[in-house]
Amino acid sequence: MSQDEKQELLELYKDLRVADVRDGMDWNMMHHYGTIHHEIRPLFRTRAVGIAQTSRYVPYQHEIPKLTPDEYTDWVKWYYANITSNPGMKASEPGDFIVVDQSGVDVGILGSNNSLAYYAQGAVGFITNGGVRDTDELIMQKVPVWSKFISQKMNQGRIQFEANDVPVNIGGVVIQPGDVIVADGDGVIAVPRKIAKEVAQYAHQELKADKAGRRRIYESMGRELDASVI
Ligand SMILES: O=C([O-])CC(=O)C(=O)O
Ligand SMILES: [Mg+2]
Repeated sequence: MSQDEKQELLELYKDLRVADVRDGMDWNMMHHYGTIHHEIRPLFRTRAVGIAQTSRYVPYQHEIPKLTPDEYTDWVKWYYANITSNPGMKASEPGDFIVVDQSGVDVGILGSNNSLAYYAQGAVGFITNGGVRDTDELIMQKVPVWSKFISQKMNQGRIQFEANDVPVNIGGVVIQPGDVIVADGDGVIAVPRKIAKEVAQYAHQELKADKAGRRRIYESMGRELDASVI
């Protein structure tokens, strides 16, 4: 996808809540698509809107050699260079949402180091159907991550890289590279790129109606208006 096309989609979705996007999908008769299972949760309350960049990992199926700690240090280097690699191996671009299918393996494939490196390149958010680690630092660094669980474990001997830019199953939803991902405290929703404009149109219709309705209630309460009703 060209950067122009990406920016156009991001602009359309930047103010929409997950709930609005859900409504926009319903208005396009997509009731049974898009909503990622509610067990995939944000590490802390935040929101992110981006374009899916996908990668898939599968369980490591081979023997782990018996090594001394020093030999193990070298083996881990070899492992990270050859068997696993950071999610979305190629450089991420501004607006990318890093989407990782780790086949449910109990490892913290995303940590405070690799996710910060992608964040520095412009990635806006991260989602995995597995684990995340270094969570205290991730919260402190304000890197937006949605995951199924927290895991203490490193990749080596447990998981191997399979492919980038492939369809992946995240929480029961097939995410294709290039889909629009919207995530907030309500969870995550994926919008197929080919209907993204139509979905945004009706999501905005619902957001507008909701703002007007809540604004009337604010006014009747004498409550100070905030950005959510203006
Ligand atoms: O090293 C890893 O695979 C994950 C991790 O802890 C980090 O990036 O901080
Ligand atoms: Mg780490």
